[in-house]
Amino acid sequence: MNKAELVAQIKKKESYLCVGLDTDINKIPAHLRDSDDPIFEFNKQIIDATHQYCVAYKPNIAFYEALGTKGWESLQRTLDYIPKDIFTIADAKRGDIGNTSKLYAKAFFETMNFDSITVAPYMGVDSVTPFLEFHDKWVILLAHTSNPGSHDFQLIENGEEKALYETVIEKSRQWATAEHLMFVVGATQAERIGHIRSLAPDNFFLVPGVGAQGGDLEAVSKEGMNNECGLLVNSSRGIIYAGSDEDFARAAGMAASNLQAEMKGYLEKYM
Ligand SMILES: O=C(O)c1cc(=O)[nH]c(=O)n1[C@@H]1O[C@H](COP(=O)(O)O)[C@@H](O)[C@H]1O
Repeated sequence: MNKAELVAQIKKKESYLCVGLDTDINKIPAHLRDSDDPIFEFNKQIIDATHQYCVAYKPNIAFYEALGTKGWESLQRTLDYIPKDIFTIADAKRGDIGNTSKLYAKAFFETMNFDSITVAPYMGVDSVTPFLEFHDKWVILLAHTSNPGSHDFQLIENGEEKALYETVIEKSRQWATAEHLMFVVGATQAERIGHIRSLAPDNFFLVPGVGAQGGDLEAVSKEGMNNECGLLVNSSRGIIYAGSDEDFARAAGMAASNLQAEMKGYLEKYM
């Protein structure tokens, strides 16, 4: 999916919601555990209940690869089930020397056909560019993450008083246009998101950390939105575990619908 198509979906659905499919076998309702593929069964019902409210799905690969070959099969079935007009993110946080990154890119873009992948910038240009060589695919580069440890390295300043996350954004913007490059900016970093927007005016930001991690959706939307919206705001646990019994999918649908309604208001106010 290209940028114009993504923006069109955001406008059509009045939503910039990304539903995180962080499906934990130990957290899914008991009645699903005896089915052939409990992870897929759970995801299928979550997708059925939420697809009208979101523009992206982000399976976090850890939850699938932890289950071995069966987990990879559940992931592929999930990906195949996601409606084609919804943007897909492989949250894999990859990045390695060039020839290895090339095969990570092939795994997620060709073998699995995701639209995008999260990539760690630490190893530099040759670890990121192999992902950028795929037509109509996206790199979502970790810039300023949502977790407490984000302060350990990302805020370290170089000689020019630039924090590492600022250097990551400025440098990587020379490697690709905003048609292929997004940045991860944690919702818990709301006080810096306006500044980050000034560094990357036309790039989309993937913003995880609302819901379970306590990020403020209005602050993120107010400071981070550009005239194309420019945001995909992710919630995983807050949606998929909104309920825990046989009614789980309806509860997830309601949680997604509430976020979409809030987002509609912010699109009207801040875009
Ligand atoms: O790349 C990510 O998606 C990501 C980056 C980040 O800075 N913080 C962050 O929480 N994430 C992911 O976003 C999801 C957040 O999940 P919840 O806190 O349950 O909404 C998880 O899959 C995390 O791995």
